[in-house]
Amino acid sequence: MAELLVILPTRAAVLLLFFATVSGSTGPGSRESRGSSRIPSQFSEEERVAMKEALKGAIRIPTVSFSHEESNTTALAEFGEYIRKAFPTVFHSNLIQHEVVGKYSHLLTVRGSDPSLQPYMLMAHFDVVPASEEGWEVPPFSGLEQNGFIHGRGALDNKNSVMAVLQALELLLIRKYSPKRPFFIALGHDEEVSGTKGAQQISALLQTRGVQLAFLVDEGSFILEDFIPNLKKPFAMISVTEKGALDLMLQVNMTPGHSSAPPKETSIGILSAAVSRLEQTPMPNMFGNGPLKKTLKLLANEFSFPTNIILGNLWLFRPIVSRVMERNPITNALVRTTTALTMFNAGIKVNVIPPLAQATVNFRIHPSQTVHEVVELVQNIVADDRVQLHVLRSFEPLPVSPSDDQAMGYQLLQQTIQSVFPEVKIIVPGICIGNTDTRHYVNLTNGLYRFNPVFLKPQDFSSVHGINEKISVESYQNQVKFIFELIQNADTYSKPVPHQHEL
Ligand SMILES: CCCCCCCC/C=C\CCCCCCCC(=O)N[C@@H](CC(N)=O)C(=O)O
Ligand SMILES: [Zn+2]
Ligand SMILES: [Zn+2]
Repeated sequence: MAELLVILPTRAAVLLLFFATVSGSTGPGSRESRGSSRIPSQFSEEERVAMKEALKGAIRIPTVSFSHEESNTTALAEFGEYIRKAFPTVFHSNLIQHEVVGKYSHLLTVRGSDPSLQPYMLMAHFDVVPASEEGWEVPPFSGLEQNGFIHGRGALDNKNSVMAVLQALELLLIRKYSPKRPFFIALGHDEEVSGTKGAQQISALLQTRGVQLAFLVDEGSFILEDFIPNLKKPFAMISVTEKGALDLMLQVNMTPGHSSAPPKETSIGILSAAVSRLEQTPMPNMFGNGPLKKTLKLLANEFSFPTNIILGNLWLFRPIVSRVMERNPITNALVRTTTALTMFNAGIKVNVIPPLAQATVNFRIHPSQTVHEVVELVQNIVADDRVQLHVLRSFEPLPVSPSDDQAMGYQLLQQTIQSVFPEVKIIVPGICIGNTDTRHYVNLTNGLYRFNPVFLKPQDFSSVHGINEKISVESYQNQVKFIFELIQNADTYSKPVPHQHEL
C-alpha cells in the first residue's frame, strides 16, 4: 500500500501527459493512421488461425486460483509474458500505456483521439478455478482442438474474453485504427478468489487518478439458448445487476469426552440440525421486485398463447409465475437469495466426542434484500443459541444499471449484438446470479454491464467451474469480431435526443 502511495503521483503525471499528447503521436494511429473511419470486421484465414492458436496457448498456462492465499504465481507471471508476445502491436503501441497492478493484473490505458469523450472499460480475468483431469475428455490444460471446439479450463471463464479483447485491439491497430474515445482494459488475476489484489487495486488506482467511466463491460451473462422451456429462440441477456454474497460460518463448541458415554446431543448433531433447517427453509421468494419484471415483459412476446398473456400480465399471474420459476435451480436463483451448504468440518477421532463442528454456508443475496436482512433470517431459522454465527465475508447486491435508450453502455451492447448476431432478435436486461469483478468498480460508473458475446446452453453452463469446459472456434472468432465492432461503435455513438413529453 505504501509503495502504491509513493508511486501514484508519478503515474498520474505520466498519464496526464499521455492523454495530453494526442496530436503529436507516432506509430499506429499517427499521421499515417486511418483515424476513426470504419474498418470492416473481416479477417484473413491466417488471422483466424492465429486467433485460435493464441487462445489455445493461453489455456495451456495453468493460472489457477486455489484460495485467497494460494495461486499459481509462476503461471500468472508467465501469462503476462505470453500476452506481451501474442499481441506485440498492442504492447508496443504508443497509444497504449500498460501497467502491471497488484503484481499480476494488467491495466491498459488506450488513448483516444478525442480526450473530451468519457472513457469506458473492457474487463476480463485470466485466473481459473482448479481442474483435475478426472471426467475430462481431454486434459483441462491442454487447449486441444477437437471437432471445432477448443477445450480447457478458462475456455468460457474467462480467458476467451481476455484474449478476445486483446486480439480485437491488435487487429484494429494492425489496420491503423486510431480509437476516438479513450478506454481502459482491465485484466484481473484473482477474480475467482474475490478480486481484492487485482480488480480492487486497479479500481483504487483509477480513483486516485480521478477517472470516471461512461460504462464498463465484464463477464457474467451470455446469449442464452434452451434455458426456458418452450422458448426455442436464443436471447441475449445483458446483466444490469448482480447478487450480493454472504459467507457465514456456523459453529458449535462442546466439551470433548469419551464416546462410550455420549451426551444426548453432540456438536455434530446440533450443527447438522441447524444447517438442515437452513436448507429446508428457503429464503423468501422476492419475485416481482427488481429488473426481472422487465426481463419477463420483454420475453413475453416471444411465447405463444397462453404463456405470452401470463408473462405480459404479471400483476395478475405473479403467484403462478413465481412458483414456476422456483422449480428450476437457475430460475430459482433469479427470484430469491440462495442458500448453499458448501463446507462441513467436525470430529477428530472415532472414539472422541467432537469438541468443535463448523459449517460454511454461501448465500447469494437477491437485489431486493440486504446482508443484514439475510443474517437476521438465518438467526430466526437456526433459532438455537448454541450455534454461533460468524460472517466471513459479505457484500451487498450491486445497484441496477440503466437499460433505457439513454444508457450508452447498454445501447452500444445492444447495437453490436444486433449487427454481429442478426439471428438474435431478443435482448433483455437481467440479473447475474454469480459474482464478478465489477463490484470493485461501483465508484467509477453507474453503467456496469455483464455480457459475453457467446452462445450458451445449460450444459455449457455446467461446464463452467465443472468438467469439459470448451468454446467453439466459431464462437471465439465471433467474440473477437464483437469486440472489434464494439470499440468502433463506441467511437461513433451519439446519444439519442430525449423524447419531448407533452404537458
Ligand atoms: C428468465 C431468464 C433466464 C435466465 C437464465 C440465467 C442463466 C444464467 C447464465 C449464466 C450466468 C453465468 C454467471 C457467471 C458469472 C459468475 C462468475 C463467477 O464464477 N464468479 C465467482 C467468483 C466471484 N467473483 O465471486 C463466483 O463465485 O460467483
Ligand atoms: Zn469468471
Ligand atoms: Zn469463474
